[in-house]
Amino acid sequence: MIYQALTQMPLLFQDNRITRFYIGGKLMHEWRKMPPCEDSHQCEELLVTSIGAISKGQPKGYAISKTIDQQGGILLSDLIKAYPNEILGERFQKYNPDQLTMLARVGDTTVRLVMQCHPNREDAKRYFHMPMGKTEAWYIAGTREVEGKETCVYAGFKPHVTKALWRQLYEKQDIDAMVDCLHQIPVKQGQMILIPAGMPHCVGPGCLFLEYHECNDVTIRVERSINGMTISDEEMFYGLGADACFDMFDYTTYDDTQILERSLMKERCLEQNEQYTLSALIEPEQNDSFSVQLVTITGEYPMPEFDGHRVLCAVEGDVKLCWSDHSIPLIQGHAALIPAACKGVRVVGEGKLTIGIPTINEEVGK
Ligand SMILES: O=P(O)(O)OC[C@H]1O[C@@H](O)[C@@H](O)[C@@H](O)[C@@H]1O
Repeated sequence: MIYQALTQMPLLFQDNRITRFYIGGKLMHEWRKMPPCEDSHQCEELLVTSIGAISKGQPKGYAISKTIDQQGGILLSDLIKAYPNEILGERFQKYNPDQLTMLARVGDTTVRLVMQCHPNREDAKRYFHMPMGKTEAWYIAGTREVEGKETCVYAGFKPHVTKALWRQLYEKQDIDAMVDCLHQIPVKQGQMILIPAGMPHCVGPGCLFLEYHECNDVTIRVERSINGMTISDEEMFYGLGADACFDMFDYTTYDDTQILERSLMKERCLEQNEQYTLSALIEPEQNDSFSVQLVTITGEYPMPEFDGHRVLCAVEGDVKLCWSDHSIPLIQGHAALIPAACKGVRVVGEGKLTIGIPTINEEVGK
């Protein structure tokens, strides 16, 4: 039996670690205040997801979030099925039925990730029969020095790149030349990078990244091997073949200034008082999928009303989530889902919190 009461409280989730082609995890453990660990391929944590991960050898629905034991140890997908409007919000239930519109995860890497892109909505529908594409955004929650290199991410094609060149370099697996097709963007802790669906990208070594993204987990990969691992055709192209997958890249090119304007977000203060400072990291008009806010709390932050779900992450310090006469701690590096039916949440303590707010794009489905 699933209790309706769960729809009226902030939901916390059990640890949910998955394996990736990149290597890291040590910094993520420190950040999440978990027992120390060595870097390995167990380097990505799904914080809040109703779809789980696509992972070789794993069934559909693998790694869907489960509420903490204190909140019943229930699969988020089951909870949504039982109370779709209460968890998602009515408008969001109509928009992306039975699924969250916005998800969150965190990755920690000592190496460059595989060069990749994710489908936009049109391609997600056409090729995968999935309703949403995958625009994503990374909040750099921490960095570490790797072999003296500057911490960076790679995103967007440089002016010299064409579809023909990208494909040719892929056929030759000329990885250095492929990396040189992308802009290298130096990043620091606290910055936010937006990667619209279709844009080529990969996170660079030394980043601990909190990722907000649309409800999709398809990654088109264009490297046949990395970090001593072979990437199968299935893991690159999902049985679609290279032609269709190369069509999913967005071949817009950017000069050095344009890529920063498109992808490196500028924090803008929205509200400031003695208790908190609220700023926008991604504004609603900067993409049609979600916005992200950052709140620095020195007392209490009362969350405004919203008719949908929101995803919070404590990026610096531990805070307390309070509602009616209850409260629950939110530890640094952990996330919470605020269901649509959960009203009057106050965040109390000293720390920084990101707030992911999904957007409804009216054009979708027309
Ligand atoms: O290609 P691997 O190593 O599996 O990394 C895939 C990861 O890439 C990142 O850029 C994000 O898109 C993550 O959501 C994704 O899980």
